Amino acid sequence: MTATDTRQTLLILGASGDLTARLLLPGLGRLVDTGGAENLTLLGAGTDDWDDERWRTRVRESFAALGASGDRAEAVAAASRYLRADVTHGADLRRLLDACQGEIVVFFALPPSVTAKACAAMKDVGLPPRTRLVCEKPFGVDADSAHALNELLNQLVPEGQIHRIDHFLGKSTVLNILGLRFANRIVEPLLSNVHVASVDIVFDEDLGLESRAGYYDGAGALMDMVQSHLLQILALLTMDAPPSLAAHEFRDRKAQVLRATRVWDDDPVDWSRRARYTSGQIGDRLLPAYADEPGVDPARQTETLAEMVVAVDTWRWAGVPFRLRSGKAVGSKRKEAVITFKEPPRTPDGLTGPEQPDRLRIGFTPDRIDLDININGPGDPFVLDPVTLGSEFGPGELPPYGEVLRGVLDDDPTLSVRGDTAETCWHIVEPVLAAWRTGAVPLQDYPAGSTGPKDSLLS
Ligand SMILES: NC(=O)C1=CN([C@@H]2O[C@H](COP(=O)(O)OP(=O)(O)OC[C@H]3O[C@@H](n4cnc5c(N)ncnc54)[C@H](OP(=O)(O)O)[C@@H]3O)[C@@H](O)[C@H]2O)C=CC1
Ligand SMILES: O=C1O[C@H](COP(=O)(O)O)[C@@H](O)[C@H](O)[C@H]1O
Repeated sequence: MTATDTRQTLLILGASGDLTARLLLPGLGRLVDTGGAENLTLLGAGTDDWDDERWRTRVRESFAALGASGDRAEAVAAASRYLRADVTHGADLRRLLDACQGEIVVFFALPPSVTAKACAAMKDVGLPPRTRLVCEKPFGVDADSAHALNELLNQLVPEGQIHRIDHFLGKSTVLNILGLRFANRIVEPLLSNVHVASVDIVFDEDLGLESRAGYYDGAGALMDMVQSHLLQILALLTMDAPPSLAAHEFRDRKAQVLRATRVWDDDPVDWSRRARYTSGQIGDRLLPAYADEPGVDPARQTETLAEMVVAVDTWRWAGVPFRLRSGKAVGSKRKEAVITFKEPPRTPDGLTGPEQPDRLRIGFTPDRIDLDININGPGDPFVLDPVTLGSEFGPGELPPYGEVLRGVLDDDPTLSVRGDTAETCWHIVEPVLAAWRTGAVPLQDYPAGSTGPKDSLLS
């Protein structure tokens, strides 16, 4: 069954929030515009004292942000409604569910602690059959809370009806890793410890806190980016080829490699770094120090940049370090996975040339692929030169949230994170979080707009 066959209501809890306005509604708008969400009723709910018109204005503006202003998008916006509710109260939830038509998709666009309370309240309310629950990342705040949330959700609906969102799995370039690896004979045979020296997965942003202290100051870069998005990219880069992209095959393959992933040498002190930006300039933007941002408690020592090195302890990948890093307010916006190859076993005497290794670079923004390779260059044919073979990936038909919402509305969990995997990802990062809590890894500084801290594991 697809989203076009039956009436569904998408009920967004947290309708006035940042995620809803900036990512969720624009993604939904594009999906609706392309005909991927027929028969959809949209309801927004939150504690703010909004009326239908204010909400519809929000919906229209967010739809328009990605160009969705056609008839289909307008029809959804015009018919959408806003209901004021405290979603941690059973009676309010009952009222919201009663206002839905057809199958219900509940999207928790809420802070993680409120999501857990709303789920607890739903237990007493009960949910109509086939209701789908959509949870944002971070899923819980550690392995124990993720486990508890999984148990709670499983009391509400079967696992197949739970969608744990990781919008990086909706990025077309991230999904392009599958075609790059499994749809040709060129790349995949090289991807193992026989040929690969190291892999870097880097997502450095030039954005600072962007008024998100309420959430971010309790999370930090490791929880916000590494525990979820970067580990999903790592899974796509390292998993064995699934026989099909059916949800169970794809998610089994990812789960297998993530279960084998652990901090390098089991030593989180040596193999992790944390840092926080001080004031600085990026382009024409002056950024205050993170610690001076409104809503930030400097004593929390929240990191805005995190690095960790992990091993994927499988036959294929044993011995290859995977260096993960994500930072905010970094001057050199770098968003890519870089596979660095070992030197050739022997270069014939008589050929001389550059020392730099061969590299395959998968860029997440801009979306492109580049292969840096040493070959005979122009001029003296016995002198090797590095060349780059590159290609841009076209933009995906849908933005990441449109892609993951398509899966949710089509009742296809392929791009959703499975419950056990959400817990596994916490187990991978928890030794680092524990080491940081003891103070064994110092919190470094880096000026906003710089390339990050001096003592980086990637330099
Ligand atoms: N923003 C982003 O870029 C991204 C966010 N996420 C995730 O999305 C989730 C939401 O984040 P974000 O939108 O940034 O957070 P915000 O704080 O901007 O929004 C949270 C929303 O929840 C509402 N809310 C809080 N408590 C209740 C309640 N008891 N009943 C009803 N509504 C309530 C708030 O309304 P009010 O303020 O009126 O209480 C607000 O509308 C988080 O899990 C975050 O990690 C994931 C990816 C990106
Ligand atoms: O989930 C998150 O992702 C964004 C980066 O994603 P992008 O698709 O906007 O590039 C990050 O800025 C944010 O902190 C994090 O919560």
